[in-house]
Amino acid sequence: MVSGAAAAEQLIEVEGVEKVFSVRRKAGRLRRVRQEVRAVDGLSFRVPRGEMVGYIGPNGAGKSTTIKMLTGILVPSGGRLRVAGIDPARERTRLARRIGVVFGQRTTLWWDLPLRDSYELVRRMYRVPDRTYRANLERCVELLDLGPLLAVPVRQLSLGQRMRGDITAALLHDPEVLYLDEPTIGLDVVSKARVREFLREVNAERGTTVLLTTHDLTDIEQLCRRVMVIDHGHLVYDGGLDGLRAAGGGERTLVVDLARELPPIEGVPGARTVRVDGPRQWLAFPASQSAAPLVAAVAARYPLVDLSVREPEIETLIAELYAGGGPRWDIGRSGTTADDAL
Ligand SMILES: Nc1ncnc2c1ncn2[C@@H]1O[C@H](COP(=O)(O)OP(=O)(O)OP(=O)(O)O)[C@@H](O)[C@H]1O
Repeated sequence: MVSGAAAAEQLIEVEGVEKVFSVRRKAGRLRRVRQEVRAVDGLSFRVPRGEMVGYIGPNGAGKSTTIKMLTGILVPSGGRLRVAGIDPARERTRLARRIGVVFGQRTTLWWDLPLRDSYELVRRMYRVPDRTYRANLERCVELLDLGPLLAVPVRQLSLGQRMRGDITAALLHDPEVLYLDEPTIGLDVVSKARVREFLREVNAERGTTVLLTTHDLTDIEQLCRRVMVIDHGHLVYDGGLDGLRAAGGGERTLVVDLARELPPIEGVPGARTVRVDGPRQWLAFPASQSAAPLVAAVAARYPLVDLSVREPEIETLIAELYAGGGPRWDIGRSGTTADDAL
């Protein structure tokens, strides 16, 4: 991760971006009416060079539409977009040399060709200098254990192998920005771990800026210091995972081991006992509150042997958020930066 002065350079800039689709919907037996779908609605965020950001949201929230606008495939209906200083819709080809894209659900490789030949085509398409190509391919082959697969046609690869192949193809031309759309979808635990480890390495070694869309929150927890949550086309959260926990109003749990079995602990201000199992008891308290006074209150009146504090599950918070957890989630449409929230 790049820090200090370099971090100030904003590689992705999205300001008040909108995307409206015009669709024809059935209205009655024969009649069709035109309707507007606001897929992205006043979206604003910035991503500094070298950052790895999670971009999550429920189905239909506008994630893919955002990525398509950032690659230049779709033209925004309003607002301003810049990636590495380039307007994607105006200079799509020039931008293509600076970005890499991986879609978990489909491959960009040639189905009938061995991986090696696909890479050769990528090299020619992007006119990658020989030395860069060889160095990048070697590094990816080593880190992703692709050596034995280079001669295998893409159609014969497993999903995990194909994904490793796709990620390599996206990195051969040294992109500054990598968009990953569900890179671990359908992968087994070992393949997921390998892909995540690889992405961490790439981000650390090359300072590649990564925008990661996923439904697997473990990807986010293991890779991203910052997460942006989009719903109905605009950001409802932008910040660190810790901030998400606090903003979610979720509860933390104080788990205490007492010297012996006792009735549920009572009279601890701000906490309530939610479970008792033998000498162990669980007390829920607001995530925004410090655990220290609770511990002191329990220790003063009960024979305390051990304790731990559990953070709310990120899945629970996100589910709450997607279900329309209320206005406390809404940070407005300008978004905060990761540094504000961390
Ligand atoms: N080409 C299109 N024409 C009309 N409507 C579209 C088009 N593409 C997307 N939409 C609509 O825009 C909204 C946002 O879709 P988008 O694919 O960006 O969501 P998403 O967050 O990527 O969802 P998912 O997690 O399911 O992939 C949805 O209501 C979708 O139906």
